[in-house]
Order: sequence, then C-alpha cells, then structure tokens
Amino acid sequence: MAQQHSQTSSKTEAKTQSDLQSETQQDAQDTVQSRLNWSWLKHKIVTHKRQLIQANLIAVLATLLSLPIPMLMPLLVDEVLLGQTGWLLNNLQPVLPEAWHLPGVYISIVLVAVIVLRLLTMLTQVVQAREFTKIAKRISLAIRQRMLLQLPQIKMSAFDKYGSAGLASRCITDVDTVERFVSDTLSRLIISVLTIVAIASVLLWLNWQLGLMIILLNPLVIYFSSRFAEHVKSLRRKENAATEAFQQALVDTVDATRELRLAQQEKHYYQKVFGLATDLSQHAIANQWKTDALNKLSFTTFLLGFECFRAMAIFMVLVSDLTVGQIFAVFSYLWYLMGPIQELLNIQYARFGAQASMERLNHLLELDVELEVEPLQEKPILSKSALEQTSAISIDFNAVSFGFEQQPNLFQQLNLNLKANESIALLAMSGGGKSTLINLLLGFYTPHSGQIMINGEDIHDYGINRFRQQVGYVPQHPKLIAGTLRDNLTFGIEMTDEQLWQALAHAELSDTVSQWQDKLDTDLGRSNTRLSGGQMQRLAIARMWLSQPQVVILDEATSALDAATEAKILSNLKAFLQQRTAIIIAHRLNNLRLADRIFVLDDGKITQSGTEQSLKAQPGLFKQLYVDAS
Ligand SMILES: Nc1ncnc2c1ncn2[C@@H]1O[C@H](COP(=O)(O)OP(=O)(O)OP(=O)(O)O)[C@@H](O)[C@H]1O
Repeated sequence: MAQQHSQTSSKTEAKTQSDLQSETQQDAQDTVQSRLNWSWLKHKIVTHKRQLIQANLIAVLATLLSLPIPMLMPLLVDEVLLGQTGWLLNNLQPVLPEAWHLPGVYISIVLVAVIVLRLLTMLTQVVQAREFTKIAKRISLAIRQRMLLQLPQIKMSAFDKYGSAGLASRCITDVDTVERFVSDTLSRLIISVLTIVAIASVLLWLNWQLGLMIILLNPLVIYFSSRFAEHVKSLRRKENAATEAFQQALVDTVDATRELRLAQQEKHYYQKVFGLATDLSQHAIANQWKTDALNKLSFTTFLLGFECFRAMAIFMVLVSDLTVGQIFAVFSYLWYLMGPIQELLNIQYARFGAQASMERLNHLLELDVELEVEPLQEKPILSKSALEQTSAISIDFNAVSFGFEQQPNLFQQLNLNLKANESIALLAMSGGGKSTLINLLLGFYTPHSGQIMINGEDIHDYGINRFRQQVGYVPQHPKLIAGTLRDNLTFGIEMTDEQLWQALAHAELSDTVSQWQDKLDTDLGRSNTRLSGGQMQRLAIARMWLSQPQVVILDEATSALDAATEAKILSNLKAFLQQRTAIIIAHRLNNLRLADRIFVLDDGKITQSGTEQSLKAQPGLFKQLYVDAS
C-alpha cells in the first residue's frame, strides 16, 4: 500500500516536473528574443491565466468571508446593548427558542460566527498564497531559464569580465528581487484593491459622504507614494551591485585560501572581503531605512487623510442619522483598511526594486553574443569509419591582429599556416600569447583584423560550431564538472564502457581508476574523490581521445606529470596525432618533439619556424632557451 502510494506520488511528481519542463520550454521559445520589462512580465503572468483566475476567485472568497467581520460585533452594541432591534436580532430571534433570547446568547453566537469566518478566511488565504507562489516561482524559473539560455551564447570575454560570482549573483539575487515583486503583486494587488473597493462600498452604504472621501483619498496616497518610491530604484541597484562585488571577492578568496594560508595573508584578504561585506551592509542599511522611511512617509500621508476622515466621521454622528454602533463599525472598517493600503504601498516600493534588478538582468541579456549563436549540435560518437570520412583540416592565420585593453598589440599581422594532418609546436615566452592564439582559433575571441581560415575558408563561413566539433582541446588547467568520472569523460554523450576504458588506457589513467570502488561511476564532486593536477590532465587527455577529433590542441597538456608517465602518454599520442592536425603548446623539449615543425612566437609575430635541429642552429628565442640557457 505504502509502495503503491509512493509510486503514485513519484508518478505525480514526474508528471508535474514534465509539465513544468514543457511549460518552461514554451517559455523559452516565447521569450528568447525579448528584454525583461513590465510587458514581458505581464505576458508571463497572463500565460498562467487559469491558475490566476482560480487564485483570484479564492482571493475574492477570502475577502467576502472577512468583510462582514468588522460589522458584526459593533452591531451588537446597537441591537443588544442599546436595545435598538435591527437586522441581526430580526434574523436571530425567529430561529432561536424563546428561552435563548438573551444578550449572552446573541453575543456568543456572533462570537462563534466571527471565529468561524476568521478561520475560513485564513484557510482560503493559505490556499490562495500557495497558488500565487506557484505562479511567481514559475515566472522566476522562466527568467532564470532566459538567463541560462543567454549565458552559453555570450562571448567568453564577458565571462572573463564578470567572473562566475558576478554572473551567479545576477541570476540569483536580481531574479529573487523580481520574483518577490511578482509574488507580492500577484498575491496582494487584487486582494488589496478588492478589499478597499469593498470597504468603500460598505462605507458608501453606511454613509455616502464617508464612502466618497475614502474613494478620493486612496488615489491621492498612491500618487504621492509612487513619487517617493522612485528613489528606491537606485538604492536597490547599488545594493545588488555591492552584493555582486562581495560575492566575487568571497569566491576568489575562498578559492585562493590554500595559497593565502601558506603566505600567512589569509586574515588580511578575508579582512578585505569583510570591507566589501561592510560596504554591502552600508548599502543594505541605506536601502532598508530609506525605503522604510519613504514607505512610512507614504503611510503617514494616508494617516493624515485618515485622521481627517475620522474627524469627519465623528462629525457625521452629529449631523446625520449614524448610530453609535455604526460609528464603531466605521472605525473597525478604517482599521481594516490599513492592511491593504500598506500592502499597496509595499508593492509600489517592490516595483522600483524589481525595475532596477530587471535593468541589471537586461545588461546581461544585451552582452555581445558569439557570432554563430545556434545551439551546438551534440557531438556524434565518431566510429572508425566516420572518422575516416572526416576530411583532414588545414588552419591558416592570415595577418591576424588582436590585443586586450592593457595590451592592444599582442598580435600584429600574425601569419601561421598549418597543413592538413601536420603537427606543429608553438613556442613563446610565458605571457607571449599562446593561449590567446588558441582562444582566437576556437572563436572565443574575435580578431581585430585579419582572417582565420579553415580548409581555405573563413572560419565563420566554415562554421565555428562545426569547427569546434572537430577539435579536441586539452587546456592547461582542465576543469571538472559536477558529477561522476563518466560524466566528466562524456559530457553526457552516450558511450560504451569499453570506449571509456580505452580512452583511460591511452591517458595512462586506467590503472588508477580500476582501483576506485565505483570505477567509472566514481563521484568527482568536491566532497569525494579529489583528482591531483596530473590526474586532471590525464582525464582531459582521455576526454580529448574519446571525441576522436580531427584537430588536436594540447596546451601544456602534460606539464603536471612525472617524466615516466609523460613519456608513456607522449608515445601513445604520437600514433594518435599522425592522422590529425595538431597544435602543441609546451616548454619541454620532449613535448615539442611530437611536432613536425616548431613555430616561435615572439613579440606578437611568428619569428621562426623549422625543426628542432634547424632552430637550434639559428639565432633567436629557441636557441636562447634551449641552447644558450642549458
Ligand atoms: N582575458 C584577458 N584580458 C586581458 N588580458 C589578457 C586576457 N587573457 C590574456 N591576457 C593577457 O595577454 C597576454 C598573453 O596571455 P596568454 O595567456 O595568451 O599567454 P601565454 O603565452 O599562454 O602564457 P603562459 O605560457 O604563461 O600560459 C598576457 O599578457 C595576459 O596578461
């Protein structure tokens, strides 16, 4: 039975999740081109029309249930205490036995009715809040999806500029701010307006002059508060920017803790992070108290009107036929009015906060995207025959110039030509631009001038994504993704265990992995197995081998390995590279020897090229490093 229940609930969960996924996919298609603004939010909210109508009907029910409450007790004053028979007693007396026609009974019945109404109101409010929360969460999910669709498309330079914490902060803090606004607005706007309208109607019914005054007072308060609330926008923007700076510094410092501890500088750096936390706290305090102060100013504007209203109500007792019980009811309704008014004021303030956050999110959405933005197709598992059919690739850098803000002329008219199936080694001083050259080739950076050609075709005409599919890249510092060794080898592409073990063997990692209890399914998350630098490099080589690329890029791929393991891997690689075009970046001679030709990159240009022997005989950087220095 319990099993059946858990099966049913897991089915329901799976259904809800798949509903949510198809809904968010639809969201993504709807929104992929749009900026975030009020009309986008409205569009998103309207797509949940059915739930919205349901939730609002429940909200109306909650309002109707709560509406008579302020009226009931005060009516007792007139009818029970002052003996003026009215609606309440006229309805109660016919249904009650004669013996129960007592003040205590009337008061108890009304008390029970009030308690029941209050409990029912609370219940409907809980259901309503749940429905509104669901809608708000789906909208924030749609925003996050919008962001996550954008992030893979933006240029790598934006990742360098904003850093992981900066991007994460916007996807978390700013989306939260918008979500809070949507949730507050959805759950409170309609109900507050309805409550105010209902109270105004009751007051109009009790006394039209008082009702009219309430109707005129509210728009006035909303107008003034919206003027005050505009200041909140810049406060919220500053606070979220300070959150971003704090997060970035914290992540960087935590990542460098080992080095800082060794240098005994960790306290100093954590103190610097604390400085940013203080800054954040100051912005948060300014935002909080100024928002509160402005909110209170808005509310005081309402209270001033309210006091005028109260004076007028008392005056009305003198000049109209309002009874004392009715005046109690009027005051109860006025008290009741405070809640929805305060809610409307809060919504105004949340609106300006949300606007500031949407601007920060739009800033990300407007970042330059890579030229070729269609999603990467899944890398097919290349069978041997498929590999044979893939044509060999030649690469040419023709007069390429590129640089960074601090170093605008890193490359000046650089020419580099790789024949199909040729392996070249690239040698330069540290900081000479080797990794940047690879980033240009992979389309992560765009040359300021000049052309990169693949098989004689401009790389953009050839297709950057198509080219990337044919590249296997082993970076200097490979990164792990959260998951198992299998995930890290395949990136989610289906491959057989046999293929994975073969790749591990080529990377000289199979002996190590076979000793792990979970073998290929070992979790490489932070808390479990930690790979050494050399093991990470070998994993990256296995990953590259699995993709059977036509172009191989090795960026200091074996720099962390011991000489014996390095020699074995280099010998495995030698055969692998024979039918491939390869760029090998290395300082060690044994790596350079994998290549057919060595190119020397010096001062932004290729200054020498040739074999090891020929370069050793020429004056230049190669001779300086490998002959003169030894
Ligand atoms: N994203 C970036 N923004 C600004 N400057 C950068 C960026 N990436 C690299 N540089 C600068 O460009 C120059 C070349 O860097 P690059 O990483 O390409 O050198 P490298 O030859 O690979 O160095 P190494 O052998 O030390 O790894 C360096 O001066 C570096 O500071």
